[in-house]
Amino acid sequence: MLLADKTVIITGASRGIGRAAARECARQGARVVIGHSGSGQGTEAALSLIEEIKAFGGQAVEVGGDAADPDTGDKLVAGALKAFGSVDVFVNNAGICPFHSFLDMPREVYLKTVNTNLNGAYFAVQAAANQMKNQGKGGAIIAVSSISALVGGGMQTHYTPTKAGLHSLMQSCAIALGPYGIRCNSVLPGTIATDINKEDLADEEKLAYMTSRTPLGRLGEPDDVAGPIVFLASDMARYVTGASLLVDGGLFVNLQ
Ligand SMILES: NC(=O)C1=CN([C@@H]2O[C@H](COP(=O)(O)OP(=O)(O)OC[C@H]3O[C@@H](n4cnc5c(N)ncnc54)[C@H](O)[C@@H]3O)[C@@H](O)[C@H]2O)C=CC1
Ligand SMILES: C[C@H](O)[C@@H]1OC(=O)[C@H](O)[C@@H]1O
Repeated sequence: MLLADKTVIITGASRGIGRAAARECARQGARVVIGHSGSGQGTEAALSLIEEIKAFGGQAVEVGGDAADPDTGDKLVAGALKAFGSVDVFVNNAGICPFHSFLDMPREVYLKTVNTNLNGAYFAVQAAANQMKNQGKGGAIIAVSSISALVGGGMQTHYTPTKAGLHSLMQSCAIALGPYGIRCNSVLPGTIATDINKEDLADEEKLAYMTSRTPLGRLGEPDDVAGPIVFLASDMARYVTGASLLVDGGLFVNLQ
């Protein structure tokens, strides 16, 4: 098992990519802290995931908290320490992408997106890193960034800078935290069918277009991203830091 004896915190783990990653980390032997929004729906989904994980003999607990709140990272670390006594891996996954045009972007949509996807993440990464430093045995931090860190989207002008920001945060943190043996990497998913783009991809033309642009011939599923996250979290990636791994079925390189 790739993550035996490791405690992994994953934000936004109640559904989508985060849920698949949490399940796979638990299958690989990790003790998992399921971060979720703290809403009724988030709590319910997190509890059902704990049941799923327990059913195959894994260990998991849940901690609710708004990803945009700079204190949520401390809450997640405290939850991990209370339940499992350590933090070895932190996966920053929670995010939103309310599609909207640029010229009339409401300030509150822009600010909510940046606070949820990037500002809260900064302080959560900082909280996890301080705990790993105090433990003195290194660790791994993974940001779920996006192909959108590298390319634009006309309806994503508020979103793509947050993904570029996370990608850049991991690069800088790789330098800042390397001396403590803490590795920092990002995964860059392409288009993965989840709730975040359900409405956008309900447009059949858009769905067909995105599928046709993907050399592997299909959109991604949350489980497609879970494996790369486990790899970066594991000691198999012990000399990998400051890297970013595209998980996009070849979408990025498909110019023509
Ligand atoms: N689905 C896709 O095509 C892609 C997704 N991503 C990124 O993957 C990450 C996960 O998204 P998906 O699983 O696709 O979507 P999703 O909508 O299924 O999951 C998002 C998760 O973030 C949580 N979340 C949202 N706002 C929150 C808040 N304020 N506080 C706490 N939790 C909050 C949600 O509860 C949910 O668990 C996001 O960061 C997204 O930007 C990146 C590239 C492509
Ligand atoms: C939500 C989008 O469908 C998805 O999110 C990303 O980060 C990719 O750019 C996709 O467009």
